[in-house]
Amino acid sequence: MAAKKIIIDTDPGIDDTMAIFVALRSPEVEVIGLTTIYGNVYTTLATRNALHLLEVAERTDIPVAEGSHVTITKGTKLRIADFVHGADGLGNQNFPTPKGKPIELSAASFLVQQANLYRGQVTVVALGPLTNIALAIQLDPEFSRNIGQIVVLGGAFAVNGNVNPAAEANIFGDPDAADIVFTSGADVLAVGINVTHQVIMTDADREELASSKGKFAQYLSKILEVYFSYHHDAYSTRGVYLHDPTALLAAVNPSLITYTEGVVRVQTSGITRGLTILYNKQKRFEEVTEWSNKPSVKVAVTVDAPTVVKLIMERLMDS
Ligand SMILES: O=c1[nH]cnc2c1ncn2[C@@H]1O[C@H](CO)[C@@H](O)[C@H]1O
Repeated sequence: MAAKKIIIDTDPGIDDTMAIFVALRSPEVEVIGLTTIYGNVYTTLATRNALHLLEVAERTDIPVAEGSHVTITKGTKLRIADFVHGADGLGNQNFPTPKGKPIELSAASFLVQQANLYRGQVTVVALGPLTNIALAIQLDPEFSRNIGQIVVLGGAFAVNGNVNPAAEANIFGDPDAADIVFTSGADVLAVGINVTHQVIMTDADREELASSKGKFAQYLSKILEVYFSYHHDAYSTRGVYLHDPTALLAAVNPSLITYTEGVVRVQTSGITRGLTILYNKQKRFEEVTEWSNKPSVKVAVTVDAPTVVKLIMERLMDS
């Protein structure tokens, strides 16, 4: 079977780095581009890091399209999670400036172009706030039909968020964009932290990475220091959550997760800004609600965590 074409929309980011490297070692998929967004770092740095990571991987044939610097409502007060990933987004390692440049097209235009070129065949794996995807939907009314699937790492379905008790970081980053994507009619699969918090890399796993000869394993075992110490402080755990690579593997191999279907709306204001609420369709409400007559999406419910961790480890060490 031909490899599935994927575009990774990313804000690298330590777990983004893992996801990108795992994708490059997954024969089931062909990475046809990276698009960048703010989140873990500002967009300019996300672009620089994306170019740098492709140079590390010796895959500078893959285009990088720079994404939005502001939210879908033109908001410039962004929440940047440098306290999770380090000031450079990559564990404060002082990496050299990449030689490469992003392509001329914006992320949204690139997404529209590729969805058009390969109708129904492109999967977008969205690892940051959903601004670029919402912009693509606004740019081209056909985008939600042309795109194959949008796998969203985001949301906290019936669990606490990681920004505050209501909101998960990627949805909180641009709740208006997230609501546009969830109600767009595209084939959307949301992998929330209710699922990714089950997928943990332990200290022992990290030591295994460090002792492996794999290029990606070596690179990661260094940058993971900051990510581990953040988790230790914030969650009092000795492991880290593998958010981004889990979402990536859900796109690579859907049988690693189970999901339910329903309508997802996003709270865009107030103290619960960024909250994702799934209507599971078990009750027919008397009144018309904000969930009525909206298209359904898929929301991941369970994950085969041991297999996901095993695949991530194998693919990072085999490099
Ligand atoms: O505590 C946190 N605050 C903000 N962002 C976080 C935190 N933990 C992880 N991430 C980042 O946000 C996504 C998952 O929500 C992941 O991409 C992760 O890198």
